[in-house]
Amino acid sequence: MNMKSTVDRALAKQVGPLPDGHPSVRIGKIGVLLINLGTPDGTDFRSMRRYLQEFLTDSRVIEWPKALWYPILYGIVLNTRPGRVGKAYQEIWNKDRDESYLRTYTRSQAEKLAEALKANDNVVVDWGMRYGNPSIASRIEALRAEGCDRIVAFPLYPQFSATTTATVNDKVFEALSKTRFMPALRTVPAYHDEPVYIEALARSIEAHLSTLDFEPQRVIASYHGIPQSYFKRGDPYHCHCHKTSRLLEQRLGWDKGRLMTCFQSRFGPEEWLQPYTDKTLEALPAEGITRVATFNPGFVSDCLETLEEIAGEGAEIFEEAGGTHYTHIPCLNDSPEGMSVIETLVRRELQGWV
Ligand SMILES: C=CC1=C(C)c2cc3[nH]c(cc4nc(cc5[nH]c(cc1n2)c(C)c5CCC(=O)O)C(CCC(=O)O)=C4C)c(C)c3C=C
Ligand SMILES: [Fe+2]
Ligand SMILES: [Fe+2]
Repeated sequence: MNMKSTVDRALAKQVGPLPDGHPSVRIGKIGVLLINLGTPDGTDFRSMRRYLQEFLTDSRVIEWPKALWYPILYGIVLNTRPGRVGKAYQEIWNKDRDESYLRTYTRSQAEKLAEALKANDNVVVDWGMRYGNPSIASRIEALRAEGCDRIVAFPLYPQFSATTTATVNDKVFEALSKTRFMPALRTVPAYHDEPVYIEALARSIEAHLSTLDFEPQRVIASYHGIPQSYFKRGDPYHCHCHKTSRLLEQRLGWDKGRLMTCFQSRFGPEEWLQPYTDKTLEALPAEGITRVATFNPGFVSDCLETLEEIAGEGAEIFEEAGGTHYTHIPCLNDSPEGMSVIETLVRRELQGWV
């Protein structure tokens, strides 16, 4: 059955046959939009600059007054950072698809979710990015064009932060503000303490550790940081991260202290959430901790910050400081455990709609 006939039939059921000259109205479908942070279209200077400009002019991400920030951004950051970070992206680029793994995994998550939900033939699954492509606005427009009059928007961040979840939702609302026939909207809340998420993390950690020929003395849960000042002004991110770690430690049944919570990816001169992952990795060998595992519970998919910074640089820092054994546990990505989290949360938000 083609999509158009489904939509037209749904419409005919509601309003009867359309009179001549009536504009086409498409209704009767439900859209599910998975949204991650974003990624540059390429690793060249121009692509990197475009991406970083969109990212770093987001006032949810950089809260400094524009009069102070923009001269620094346009005078220094956007002239120097694109080249340097572009080289880092090259190291972790998915050469088979000529794109970053964040984009590869997000697409795959949407495809697998669509397969899991295929019994509901009025549900359309799509994916988009907060920065870069495919943009949230373009995907909302596509869902409307397919006849979606209800949309579930899913910011792919387990822990809430204004710098991530809120800015994704802002963009969704902004895109809807431009539609005349506005769909009903549900946004999937942060899920830092959802049993299905804790269970998925625990299983992926246990599976990875069981493949090792050494036993890590410490396992570091490394979350992306935010500036300390955002936390002090009420961003719940810090508490969400610590709750995830606490529930995970309980589920794993580990002694207190084996699982450590740290924060990575500082940007700019401000103090960020601590302890810092890099400083921790540097300090541990002097305390007799020479075997560690790291993982990134706050990242739904592997990306620059997990592959280059933690799997790559993290190992170098630790080994240079005297560490002997280092392993990085991949993100949940599109694994069966990762998909069980996404599917469970989406099915919950779809209740009453399907
Ligand atoms: C002040 C700046 C930043 C804040 C606050 C911030 C919060 C934050 N970010 C993520 C997730 C990701 N960030 C990624 C890359 C990235 N982050 C920043 C800056 C801030 N992030 C920059 C400038 C960049 C780009 C790379 C760089 O220039 O260093 C990514 C990776 C994207 C990819 O394509 O691989 C992710 C994912 C979270 C979860 C978060 C707050 C909770
Ligand atoms: Fe970031
Ligand atoms: Fe807290």
